Amino acid sequence: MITLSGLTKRYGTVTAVDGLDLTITPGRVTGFLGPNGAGKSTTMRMILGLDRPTAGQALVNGKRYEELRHPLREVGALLDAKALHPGRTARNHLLSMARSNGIARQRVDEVLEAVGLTSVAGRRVGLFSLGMGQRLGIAGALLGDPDVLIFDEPVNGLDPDGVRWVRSIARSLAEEGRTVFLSSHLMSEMQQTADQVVVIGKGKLIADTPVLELIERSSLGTVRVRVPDPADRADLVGRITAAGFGAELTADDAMIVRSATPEQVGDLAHEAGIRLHELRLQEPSLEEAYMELTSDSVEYGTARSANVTGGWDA
Ligand SMILES: Nc1ncnc2c1ncn2[C@@H]1O[C@H](COP(=O)(O)OP(=O)(O)OP(=O)(O)O)[C@@H](O)[C@H]1O
Repeated sequence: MITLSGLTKRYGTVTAVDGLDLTITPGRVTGFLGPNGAGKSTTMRMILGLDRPTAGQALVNGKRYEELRHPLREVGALLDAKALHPGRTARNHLLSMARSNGIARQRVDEVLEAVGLTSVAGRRVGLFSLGMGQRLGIAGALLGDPDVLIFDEPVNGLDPDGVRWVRSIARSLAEEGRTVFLSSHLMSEMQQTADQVVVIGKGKLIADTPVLELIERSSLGTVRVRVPDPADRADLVGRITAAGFGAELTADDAMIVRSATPEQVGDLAHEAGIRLHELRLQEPSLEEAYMELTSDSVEYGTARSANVTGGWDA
């Protein structure tokens, strides 16, 4: 369990993390999302005792990181997979971590096996590919068999196989009852991996909600309607527009209706005796729901997002 209360970090005049109150619970994967510069890495660094909060606190299993007797046995982290001693072999890298935390040698071989690096354990990590480096970073996080795992951008730069591997390991760690907290910019990946998402913007909490709820709550859902008869189609568009909804024709014989429910569209069609071949609610993706949620919080946006959201303060 990770508990943040009033967690705040200021760098001079920049408030990187601004009064975060949050509990990250065991048994599920919690995704950590937010635009660039939102404060995700700073939050993770404070949980891991690498940055000192300006105010508030971050606790792992009820204790500050500095108070943990054997930190690696309570919390494992993957922060920067490239921050490795290039001249060391993978096995020696893990052995030195194990030694400093009173962890048995045999565990090193177990985690090498778990991440699929046994055959290259004697190779220098300076020669490792990005994917191998990420696997080694995850092996280091697993070394102390901790209850809490923190992965900052674990799939960054990985190929689809590597991404799938990280997903399956995150899911199985959560299924074992561990707390898994991971950040990623890959929304489609997050949608498949996380149960819960925490969204921050400009250091502040924007949402802490189950992934499915975030998607369902979004106002971006659309209704797809297929009308076989062209005259009926034009008629229905008129009726939908008159009722105050937005309708857009697609390349096939369908239309996409915004801000209406399938029931409302079905009733409008029924009143006019219009035959439908399809009437379906299309949920937005996590990415669309996320973009809607954070449109006011992006530090560096594009002109397009400025138009869509009606302006943001950069
Ligand atoms: N050591 C530092 N000194 C000064 N400012 C910092 C420092 N570390 C982070 N910041 C600032 O704090 C804010 C939050 O940065 P942080 O790296 O935590 O964001 P992030 O959400 O992890 O971003 P990204 O998604 O781009 O990795 C940014 O405005 C950043 O410039």
